Amino acid sequence: MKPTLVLVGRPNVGKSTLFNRLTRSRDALVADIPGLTRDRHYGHGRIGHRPFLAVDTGGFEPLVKDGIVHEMARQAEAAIAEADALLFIVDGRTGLTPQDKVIADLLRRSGRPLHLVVNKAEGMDRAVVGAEFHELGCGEPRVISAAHGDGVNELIDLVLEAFPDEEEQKGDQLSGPPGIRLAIAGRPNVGKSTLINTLLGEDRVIAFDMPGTTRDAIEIEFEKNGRQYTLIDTAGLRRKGKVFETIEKFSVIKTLQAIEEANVVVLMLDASQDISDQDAHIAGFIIEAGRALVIAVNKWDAVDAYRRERIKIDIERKLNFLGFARVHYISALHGQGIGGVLGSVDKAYAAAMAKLTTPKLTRALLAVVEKQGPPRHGLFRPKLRYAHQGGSNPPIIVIHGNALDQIPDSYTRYLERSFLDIFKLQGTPLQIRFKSSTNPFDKK
Ligand SMILES: Nc1nc2c(ncn2[C@@H]2O[C@H](COP(=O)(O)OP(=O)(O)OP(=O)(O)O)[C@@H](O)[C@H]2O)c(=O)[nH]1
Ligand SMILES: Nc1nc2c(ncn2[C@@H]2O[C@H](COP(=O)(O)OP(=O)(O)OP(=O)(O)O)[C@@H](O)[C@H]2O)c(=O)[nH]1
Repeated sequence: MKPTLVLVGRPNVGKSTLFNRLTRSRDALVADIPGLTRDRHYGHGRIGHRPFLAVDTGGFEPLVKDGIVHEMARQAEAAIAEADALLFIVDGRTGLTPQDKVIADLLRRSGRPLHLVVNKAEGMDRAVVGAEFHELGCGEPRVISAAHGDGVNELIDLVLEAFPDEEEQKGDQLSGPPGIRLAIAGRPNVGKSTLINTLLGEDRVIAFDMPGTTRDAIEIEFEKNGRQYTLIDTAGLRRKGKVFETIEKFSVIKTLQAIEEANVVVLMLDASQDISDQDAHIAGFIIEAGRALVIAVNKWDAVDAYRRERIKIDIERKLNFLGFARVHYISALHGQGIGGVLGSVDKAYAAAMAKLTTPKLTRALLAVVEKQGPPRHGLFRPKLRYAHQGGSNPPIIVIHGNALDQIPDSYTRYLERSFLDIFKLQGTPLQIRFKSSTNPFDKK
């Protein structure tokens, strides 16, 4: 599982600056997807080979007892409880403040792994800046400049040392239960629990693993139509007699983690409500994670023809970047449309895991370029020579050639669409990566 790093600190210490720096590499991958709105508080990061999730808790003022600031503090506390590691940010220029001490107490009591980060220290002596913060009792102060990047990679390397790296994690997944790993994501009250109970009803459950620690995701294996699935929980399911119920409130972090762990995500929307920012943000996480996707518009039984038309238009308008996913209109309550959703889950999984050979990919590439070549850039026209598969879930297509760094995003999107179309991959996004060979004539 990707570790979740939660940034905490009083206002203005540089949390957003650090968050932006940590998540920028991933932003580049998805920045140009039209219509995608980002949640500025949750993001993907990667340092070297080590991926993680980053959470910015916003200005944390634990002493305020009501109003919006209090609500933010409450959300920050939820994030703290779910963190794999806490980065407690303080301001090296302002120095130690009474509020830092209050926050330090709270963080120490959480029992989560804690790292003290002294920010804004560019051009300053690390030992001198860090010295006064020892008093907080949060371990060795790590001195950085979020704005300039000084010490940031070292800090994250150190924080991530405690977690297994990607290769070990892959090994873990292979030894896990067989079948499609499925997550059901959606904002509160869309009907996730109802769908889960409909899916898991009638004793189809093979195994229900209670987690060993609070950090482990709950996984439920079940079987339907002779196929095996593993449901990855997003909100703390508990079995009560024959039905499952959620024991926790909606948790963005749990949702993110479940999306990461899944092969295919079912995004649930509520037909009786307009598409909200929260829907769009969850959709954004799914895209960022590169997961295969099926959309289930729930409560179809409860809405009239006018609403039905309206929600279709709303999806088209606000979630148009999910155009690759099949949409099903269902009633989780009455068990209608569920078979169709699972059928699309199977297809999306097959598409996400498709094996594409180099000759087939290269033939497809050349045909696509023949139909429409990349635009000329200055003296150069990028030359696309051959393609091979660089990964799956999502399929990654690596294209080799010359001057490929000059290819505009619009052309990359054209290539993506064309490959999805040619190989009939429905339900998965696809990533294109370019590898330019160095020109042997350059050195002469
Ligand atoms: N000199 C210096 N300034 C920084 C650094 N990091 C952030 N800042 C500045 O500090 C101010 C606050 O930064 P933010 O990232 O917005 O701080 P924050 O903790 O997210 O603030 P809230 O959103 O209010 O909680 C901005 O003016 C930043 O430019 C740094 O490494 N060095
Ligand atoms: N009419 C109708 N109501 C539904 C349907 N599915 C769920 N509901 C109702 O919607 C409400 C919320 O359903 P839940 O399954 O608890 O929603 P949830 O997404 O799990 O919500 P959280 O537990 O808050 O995350 C309940 O009152 C359900 O009875 C449906 O298909 N049709």
